[in-house]
Amino acid sequence: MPKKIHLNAFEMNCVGHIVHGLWRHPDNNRHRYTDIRYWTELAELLERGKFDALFLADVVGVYDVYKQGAETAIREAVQVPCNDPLLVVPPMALVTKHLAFAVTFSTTYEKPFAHARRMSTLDHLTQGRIAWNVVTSYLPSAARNFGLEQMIAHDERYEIAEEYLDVCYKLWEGSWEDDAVIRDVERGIYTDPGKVHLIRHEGRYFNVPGPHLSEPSVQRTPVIYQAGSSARGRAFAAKHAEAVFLGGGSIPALKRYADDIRAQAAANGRDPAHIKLMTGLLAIVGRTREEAQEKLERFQSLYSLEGVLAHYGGGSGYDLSAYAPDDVLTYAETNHGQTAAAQFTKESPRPQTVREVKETLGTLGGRGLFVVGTPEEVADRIQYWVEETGIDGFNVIQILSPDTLRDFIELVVPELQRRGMFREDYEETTLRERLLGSEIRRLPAGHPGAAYRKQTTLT
Ligand SMILES: Cc1cc2nc3c(=O)[nH]c(=O)nc-3n(C[C@H](O)[C@H](O)[C@H](O)COP(=O)(O)O)c2cc1C
Repeated sequence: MPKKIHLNAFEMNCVGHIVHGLWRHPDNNRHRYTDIRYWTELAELLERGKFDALFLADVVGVYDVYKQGAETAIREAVQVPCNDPLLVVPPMALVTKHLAFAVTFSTTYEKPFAHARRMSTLDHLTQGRIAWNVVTSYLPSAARNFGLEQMIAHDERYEIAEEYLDVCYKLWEGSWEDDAVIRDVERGIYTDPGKVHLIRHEGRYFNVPGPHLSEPSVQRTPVIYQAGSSARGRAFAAKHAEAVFLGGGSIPALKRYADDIRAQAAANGRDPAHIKLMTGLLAIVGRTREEAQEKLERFQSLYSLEGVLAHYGGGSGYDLSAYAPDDVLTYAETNHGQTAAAQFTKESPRPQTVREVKETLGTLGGRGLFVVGTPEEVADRIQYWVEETGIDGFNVIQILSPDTLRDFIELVVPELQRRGMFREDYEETTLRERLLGSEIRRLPAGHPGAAYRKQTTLT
């Protein structure tokens, strides 16, 4: 029996997320992202499709590496305009009962105390259906927006993230005891002060005495996602992540990253099965192969290489407008995203010229797992990729919103269900149980955050 997989819809609170140029397609509704109903309709569609979650990416700066400015990104709507991913969750939670939400938030710029409360608030409002995709950011413009001259060094961003999570774990797990709130009308005691603890965190980057301001939520700690597949990113994932959004794009890279993270997790004393590994999937499905091919040709005709180069420039740090076509692209530590910087350089089986990289980037599906075909053909590739890499699921990328996900749900999900590869219906109630197994509502033993339960001392 093939492995049951997890499916997230991969989205962003913006017009141009990944498939740049397709905002021009008449059937694309992405420009409705500012309408609350756009999000509630998407959530209802995903719940009908029994998806695990809606995964929302985010950045806090503009892509201004390509051609040394933000003009291309702004003209092409490359993740600008872009709104806050956390604020669209409550209305979607209201119209759904099972769909979960993974929101991206960077540990590099905003303080942990306020973020911990935001995530507790969302865990309460969604009744345990929230995850936090921990990123450290990769845009120099983001650093400048938060008062820095330049980006903090890549690995130091992960050092900050380590302490950031420590503070959040102490607030979520070690501040309020489960029975702190008693609402005793007779004695006039809402919460027992002896059961609410300071966390007294004093560290290199943060000093937070506490206590947490939120009472315990269903999961306490939101499910911890992580996206960043550099060596430092994988070490971070092996320690903290319960789910990882792997980059890399090729089967060998995905398999190597997956094996490495699981091995490191075991070395950290964690159960490797408590980390679910996902990657991006771009699927164009038709009722017939001809229909799928027609869609591909139409989409390719609108796909914007300029938009993709602006996106790639921010992610990798490489401004390909500054190279001659026959220059060989070589790996350079850029401080941006090292996964993106490595993809066509040190992860490539052979040296590639800038002309070749541009051809790949300019071809729809050139950067990751990509399939065009009938529902059976798409399901065949999904099954093959899972068997070849050992990953646990996919972040399904939208080309047209919501048509891409509607096609996937109407045509591919039934085929996956028929093969026993995907749930027929929801079973669990919290996202952590859905990913790690029923009864695991809170961080499992072996996770570093679990160590903070009730270890804080009251002054
Ligand atoms: C698949 C994938 C998705 C990512 N999504 C985001 C994102 O939405 N926002 C963000 O700031 N960084 C994102 N990143 C980048 C990293 O999370 C992180 O910000 C930083 O660049 C370190 O990445 P690295 O470990 O690949 O060097 C993503 C990285 C990968 C591999």
